[in-house]
Amino acid sequence: MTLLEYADAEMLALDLANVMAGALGAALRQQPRATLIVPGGTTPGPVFDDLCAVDLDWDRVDVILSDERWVPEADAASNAALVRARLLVDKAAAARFLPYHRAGQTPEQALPELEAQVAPLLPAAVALLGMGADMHTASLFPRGDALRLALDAQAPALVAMRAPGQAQPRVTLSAQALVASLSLHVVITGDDKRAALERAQGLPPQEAPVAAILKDATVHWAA
Ligand SMILES: O=C1O[C@H](COP(=O)(O)O)[C@@H](O)[C@H](O)[C@H]1O
Repeated sequence: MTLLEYADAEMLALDLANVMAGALGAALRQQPRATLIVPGGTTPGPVFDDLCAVDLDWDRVDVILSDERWVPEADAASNAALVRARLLVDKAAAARFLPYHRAGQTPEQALPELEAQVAPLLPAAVALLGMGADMHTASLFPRGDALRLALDAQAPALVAMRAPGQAQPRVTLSAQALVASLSLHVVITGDDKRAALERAQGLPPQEAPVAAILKDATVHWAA
C-alpha cells in the first residue's frame, strides 16, 4: 500500500483526478475501450468534479460502480445518481455508464444479467474506491451476509450483500474484481478514516474488509 497525504481535500481531488486520467489515457492508448470503477458515498464528488473536465476519449470509457444501494436513482441514497450528477457531465458525459439497479427485481434476481454485462468489462483500467470508518469498502461490510463469498478468490464479479445497520440491500464488486484493476486508488478524508485505515492493516479482511484490497492500492488522504 502507498499512502499519499495532501494539504487539503481540494489538492487531493485535483491530483487524484490527474492520476486517474493519466492511467485511463495510458490504457486507451493500448486498447479500444477502458473500464473505470467508481464509488458512491459522500467522499468522491470533488474528484468527479475535476475528472469530468479532463480531455480524454471518454466515448471509449465504460463506467461502473464499485457498489450500489438497491434503490431507484430518484432516491438520495443512489450511488448511480451521484455518478450521473458529478461525473457523467462536461467531457465525461460521453462515457458509457452501466447502472446496476433494476426496478421490480431483487439484487439476486438481477445478478445473472448484471454479471453477464459486468464481467466482460473487467479487469478495470482504473478503480477508485471509498472506505467507511467501519473499514468497509465498496459494499464489503464487516458482518455482511455474503462477505465470505465476496472475499473468495473464485467469487463472481458481483455479489448481493446485506449488512447490519444498512437500510438497503446492496450489490458489490467482489474483492477479486476490485484488486484485478490495473490502477487501484482509495480516497479517504478525516482523522477517523485515517485511524480506521491504520487499524485495518493489522486485521483480517473478515473483520476489516478494506484490508482485502490494500496491498496494491494507493490511498489518498486529506484531513
Ligand atoms: O456506502 C458506501 O460507503 C462507502 C464510503 O462512503 P463515504 O460516504 O464514507 O465516502 C462508499 O465508498 C460506497 O461506494 C458506498 O456505497
